[in-house]
Amino acid sequence: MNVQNLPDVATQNAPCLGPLDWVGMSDIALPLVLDGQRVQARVDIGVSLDDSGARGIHMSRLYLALGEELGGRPATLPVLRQLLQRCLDSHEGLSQSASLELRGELLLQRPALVSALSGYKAYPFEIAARLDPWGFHVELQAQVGYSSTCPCSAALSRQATQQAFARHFTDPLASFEDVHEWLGSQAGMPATPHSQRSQAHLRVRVTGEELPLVALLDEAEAALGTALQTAVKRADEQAFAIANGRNLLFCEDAARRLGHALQRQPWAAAYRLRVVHAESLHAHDAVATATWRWAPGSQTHVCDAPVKSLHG
Ligand SMILES: Nc1nc2c(ncn2[C@@H]2O[C@H](COP(=O)(O)OP(=O)(O)OP(=O)(O)O)[C@@H](O)[C@H]2O)c(=O)[nH]1
Repeated sequence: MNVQNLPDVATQNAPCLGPLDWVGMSDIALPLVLDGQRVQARVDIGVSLDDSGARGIHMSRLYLALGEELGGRPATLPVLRQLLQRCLDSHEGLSQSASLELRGELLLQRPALVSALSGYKAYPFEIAARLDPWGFHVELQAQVGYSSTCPCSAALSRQATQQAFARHFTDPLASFEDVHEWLGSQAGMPATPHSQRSQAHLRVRVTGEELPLVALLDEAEAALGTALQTAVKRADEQAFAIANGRNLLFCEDAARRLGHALQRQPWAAAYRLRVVHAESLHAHDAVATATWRWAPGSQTHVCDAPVKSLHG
């Protein structure tokens, strides 16, 4: 049958009028390339339906644009912008804004702390991009897992060691060998500080050409100092214990470290972060959140607009 003979409901008048904020497709499977790696992503893509009387958008145009512009290709900011521009061009007169969300997991090979081993870690990420009359906006989200050792518990544990030492060594002239041996025994560490597997949830509005997902993950792990490990031998485990001892972290410390690290990045225009320490002392979590240049209630993400003038 000739395509001209097919009824096209989308071009008909809507039986019930009104503009719609977003119309599109959700959970489209799409391979793409991020930081040189192939990633299986899921995508939501859509446009606003600003023409109150139009029955529907043209979903096939968005679907085809997505595959042709982004499928199997490096996801850079210019590519995302071009894709969204194509969505708007194909909905001229109907839509003023186009947006997409990409979700997936990036697998990164991470070396052990000491040994020559390595393994893979999965980092969940989300990319949100939007093109509207106010500009082009891109937001990157990622999660980083790390270990947090409680500084309060560490101080109390050190005090317990001092008290045990004072009880054990009543002779002020105790020998180096005796003290050394005692420190290496279980009695020499009567208390251990509690630590917990923790999560940093990072949302960053990004500028520039590239999507700095690996840079974001690397900066966050470096700032925290106690990223979750992959392959671990005893030498690596001891190095991890030392790293935890050197990086005692309340949730407040973790949030501030991450904030300071992100503010130094040329690609970070604004951020919102949340750290969650799944306490082993309590049955509840310790949580800290922080924002920087993040307009309250804003859902969009500044990319090429002047950040300072919009967000102060
Ligand atoms: N707008 C809209 N389309 C839907 C929906 N659910 C499924 N579709 C289908 O999406 C398909 C593609 O729509 P269009 O892009 O308008 O397809 P088309 O008319 O062949 O393409 P164009 O000629 O480019 O407009 C149609 O077969 C619709 O039935 C929906 O809820 N809304």
